Amino acid sequence: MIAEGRQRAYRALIRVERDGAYLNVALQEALAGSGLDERDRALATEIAYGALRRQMTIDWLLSPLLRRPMAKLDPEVRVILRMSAYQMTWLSRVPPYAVAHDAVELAKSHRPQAAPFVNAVMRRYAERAPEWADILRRSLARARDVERWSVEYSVPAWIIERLVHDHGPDRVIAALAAMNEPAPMALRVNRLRGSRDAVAARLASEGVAATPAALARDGLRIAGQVDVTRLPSYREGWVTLQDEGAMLVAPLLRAEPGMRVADLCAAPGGKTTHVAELMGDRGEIDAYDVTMAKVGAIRRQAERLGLAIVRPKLGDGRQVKPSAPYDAVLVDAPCTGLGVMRRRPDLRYRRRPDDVRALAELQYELLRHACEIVRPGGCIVYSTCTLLKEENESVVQRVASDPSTGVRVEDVAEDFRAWPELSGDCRPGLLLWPDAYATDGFFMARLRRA
Ligand SMILES: C[S@@+](CC[C@H](N)C(=O)[O-])C[C@H]1O[C@@H](n2cnc3c(N)ncnc32)[C@H](O)[C@@H]1O
Repeated sequence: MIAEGRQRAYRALIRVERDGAYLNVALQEALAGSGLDERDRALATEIAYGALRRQMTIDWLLSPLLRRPMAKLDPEVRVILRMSAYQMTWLSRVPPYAVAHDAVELAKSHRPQAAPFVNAVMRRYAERAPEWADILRRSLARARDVERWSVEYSVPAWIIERLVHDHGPDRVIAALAAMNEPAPMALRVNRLRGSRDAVAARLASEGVAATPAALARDGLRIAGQVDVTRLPSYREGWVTLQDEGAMLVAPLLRAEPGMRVADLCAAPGGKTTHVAELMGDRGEIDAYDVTMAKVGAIRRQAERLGLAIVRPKLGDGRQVKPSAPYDAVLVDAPCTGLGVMRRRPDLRYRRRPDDVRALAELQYELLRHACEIVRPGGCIVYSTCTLLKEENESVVQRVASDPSTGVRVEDVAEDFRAWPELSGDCRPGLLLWPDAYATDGFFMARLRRA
């Protein structure tokens, strides 16, 4: 019998490989109603995320054992080989014979004619698995740096080239290494329900150990992987699942009770609801997004958290025409997502170089429009979860250097003064590196209208 965790990981990965599904959605579907215990859920999650994070490295290690290029194999066979190679190389607690056995059984179920081939490849791979790092080092000794890093960190070369151009190799390599590790879980406390200590105590009574987060005032860290959505404290709106880096964005807006606020890119509502909590649920927040389904997601989050001031709206953030100017506007812009590779390991393979310019243009238009709908003296926060200057500093500078926008960039170093390592990196906004505090990578800047 195939271990249940591996079956579910296969189901998610084949949806990504064959149908272009997003991993987070595919895995959620594969695990839904499965009745798996926490251990099997954790195994399925680790295999599915790990195999995608290391995909380019795995393909490179497997290639000498194949007579045809990986791309020419059936998708079912590709997925089985990759997930099995991942376990043999990176999950040392799983015995290789158990992995090989399940690989063959999976092949028998999904591509029976390929079972002998899968068996032969995985048995040969098992011999190489413990030495993968040496094999890689020896074989790539003469390769260009970018080519070597691309195989080692499993990131397309064009992305590494762009990042190294912007930030230099040392900074980027540290970030790439961190983003190939599993992402820690963090929860945001809904202060309207209770203090951080009170919420941690409630979580403890539900069997979940939570400790205060390093950076975010409202954050809690959780050890291991927990299906939080099953907890009463989640269902009753005491906590929200959110990366700790993302929790730093809403406080930058300095929204106060009674203010009129707009969030121009709001779905699924993580930051909108945080702003509403910080405003004590007093005032109004217009929360825009571009598809009806996504607007529904904002509504569900606000309802779960018991927030009355959030008004989810369908609309293009570049064209919003409010009846009166806003006191504050948040632009949490769509981006290449290169700072969240840990949580979205499939993104790096989907992105194309042209995406960067197209997104930078959209980001510019959104931020420019935000300047038009904020009142004089009002503030705008611009944030992304990418590490590329073209989508971050350049967008902010392009808007701020145009006198017709009437905005200037504010120094946010003061907002981060408790963490000297961060406040040195705050011009014209904070770039939060994923390796610094084990958060996702984020950029955030504040502008103010004269
Ligand atoms: C980074 S996500 C926002 C995440 C959200 N702020 C949160 O914290 O949960 C960017 C969002 O922008 C939306 N979007 C893309 N183009 C848009 C546009 N022209 N106007 C408004 N929203 C847009 C996407 O649908 C996506 O939901």
